Parts: sequence; structure tokens; C-alpha cells
Amino acid sequence: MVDATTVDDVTVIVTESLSKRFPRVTALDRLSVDIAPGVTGLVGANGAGKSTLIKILLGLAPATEGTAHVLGLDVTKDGSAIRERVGYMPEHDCLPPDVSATEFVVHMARMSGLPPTAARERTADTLRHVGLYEERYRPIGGYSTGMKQRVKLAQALVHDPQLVFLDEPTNGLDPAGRDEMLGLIRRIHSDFGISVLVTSHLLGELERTCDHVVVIDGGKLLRSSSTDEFTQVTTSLVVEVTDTDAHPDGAEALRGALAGAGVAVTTRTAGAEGLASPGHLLFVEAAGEETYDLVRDTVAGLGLGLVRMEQRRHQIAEVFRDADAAHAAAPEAVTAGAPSAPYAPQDGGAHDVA
Ligand SMILES: Nc1ncnc2c1ncn2[C@@H]1O[C@H](COP(=O)(O)OP(=O)(O)OP(=O)(O)O)[C@@H](O)[C@H]1O
Repeated sequence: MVDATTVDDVTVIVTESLSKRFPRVTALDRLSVDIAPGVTGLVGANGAGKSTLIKILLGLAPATEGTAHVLGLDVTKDGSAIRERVGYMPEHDCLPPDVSATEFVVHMARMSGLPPTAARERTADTLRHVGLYEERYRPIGGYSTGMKQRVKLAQALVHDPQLVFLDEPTNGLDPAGRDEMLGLIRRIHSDFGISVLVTSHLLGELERTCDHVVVIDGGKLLRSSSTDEFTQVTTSLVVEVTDTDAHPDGAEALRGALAGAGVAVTTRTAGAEGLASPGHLLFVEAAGEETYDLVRDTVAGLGLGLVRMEQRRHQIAEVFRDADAAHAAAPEAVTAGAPSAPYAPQDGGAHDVA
């Protein structure tokens, strides 16, 4: 019997100088990363090396060099012990169309070694947990994309793993479906204590869902930080005010008054996504506590209503924006750090790096 650590230990995944070279491409390039229990996002553009990393961690593909341990188990020697303890939701559609979700998930549970009765019970519980009810008896071929993603999630969870790898679980889902899937992913950890490694190219999703985010690009580690560190507060204040008869554009009146007092103010920034009506928001550079007092007094002096005054937080996408800007300024200087693909804003806060 192979010894394995539990999710109470400090790390669930450790890689050291892990490389994977194909004849024409280096998919992973000396990647060293430690991943703790919780929900961790693995983000990178298409081709960054996410799926290759997952396959190596499952013991399904050999690394060219370096080491990797999952739950304390060595990927080169303990592949089957790792797969007993780890669930895997693959990226691509891999479901048989002619069988029902129940039949398929029972089959996967049996493949994982559960006896028949336990496999049926666990299947019923898991399908209910992912939100499939009466539909679970119908052939999968007639399911929507969202239902298929839930079946893939259920088969990853059915053998009660300590850790799951979810490869692009929100692919192909509409915004409501994505929100539901993200909620499910959070509950996998909060309700069952299962750690999650989830890949996505949508940064906004990871910001909302993950405790920790690992960013890779061209097989190299770009950054590994807690989500809080990525989204730490900035020195910029977001201020929103009401309009009045005397000042039909309250934000503009405040901007003029603050600018007159020597305070740097902009009406819009690239990081304003997700905030209501950015045209009515002011972004005020706060020199210190006195800036708060000045804003409050100026709003009161103009007779405007103060709707909000809060410190703006960084967004994960800014890591990419900053790297892109540095790359544009000095292309040779930023080879290892800058993502090779641009990101694009998407539905108010999610940024696509693919
Ligand atoms: N079996 C293989 N043979 C040759 N090259 C491969 C193989 N598998 C992956 N690659 C290459 O390795 C690089 C990383 O691929 P990988 O699938 O890990 O990226 P990814 O980040 O998961 O992207 P995607 O989300 O598009 O799958 C890519 O350039 C890919 O073409």
C-alpha cells in the first residue's frame, strides 16, 4: 500500500523543474510550483501547457525531466494510486451518446473499484449533487452542453476523491450556466473538503472562484499567488455621486472641483469593468486619509449625494495587461514573463487570455 498525504497537509501538488518536450515544442519548461489544499485556478492561453501538466500529474504521460508529487505520491511510480485518489474532468466531449448519465457514471464508479451497490448509491448522490434529476435516465446524446458538463463533473467525483482536476469546466456554457458551474466548484471544496485544480482562460471566473491562482505561459510559471494578492487594494478610490438640479452631471462637477484642489482624477479606467455605469464613476488617486476627507467635504459642498467611496482592487487581468505593456515597451526584455496571447474583456470582469 502506498503512503499518501491527506488534504490537511500543506501541499497537494508539488512540481520541481518539471519539463515536457515534444519534438517541435516545449510544452512545460522547468515548472516549479507548490499547490496547497483549496480551490486553485490554473490559467494560461491555449497551448500554455495546462492539459499537459494535468496528464503528467495523473501519471498518464511521462515528464521529460523534473519531478512531480500529487498528495505526496510520485507521478512516475504511483500513477494508479494517484488516480484512485484524484478525479479528472477532461476538457473535451468524451461522453457516449447512447447511454444514460446514470449508466455511464455507475460504469465509471465500477471502473474506480466501487462494488455494484455502492456504485449505484454514489452515482445517485453525485448526480443529485451536480443538479441532474429525472434527466439522468435519458440518453446523454440528447443533453445540453451544461448537462453534459455536469455528467463529466459527476464522473470525476463519484469515487469520492481527495482532489479533482477540472479542465475548462465552463467551456461552452452561457453566463447563467457558468455561474452555476462555478458555484458547484466552490461547493466541491466547501461541502466535501475536496481540493480542486481548475483550468480556465477566463481570468474573471478564477478571481471569483479560486483561493489561489497559478498563471503559466509557454510552459513557464508566470505567477503563483493567492487570489487576494492578485486583487490587492490599489491606492485608487472609486467615487460615485448623484446628480442634482444645480449639477446635472454630478460626477463632472466633482471632477472639476477635485482637479481644482490638485487631486488627480479620471472618469474611467481600464479596470472599471463590472462597476455600474462607469461614466458616472470617478477614480481618485488617494494620497492618504486626507483625500477621503477632501472628497467627502467637496461632495457635501456641491450638494451632491455620495453613493459610494471605496478603494479599488486590482483585477487578475492587470497582471497580463502590465506584462503586455512591458512587452510592447521592451519586447526582448520580457520573454519569460509576458503571455504570448492577448486577452479580451468579456462579460464585465471575465478576461479571456486565449
Ligand atoms: N502529444 C503531443 N505531441 C506534440 N505536441 C503536443 C502534444 N500535446 C501537446 N502538445 C503541444 O504542447 C503545447 C501545450 O499543449 P497543452 O494541450 O498542454 O496546452 P493547454 O494549455 O492545455 O491548451 P488548450 O487549452 O488549448 O488545450 C502546445 O503547443 C501543444 O501543441
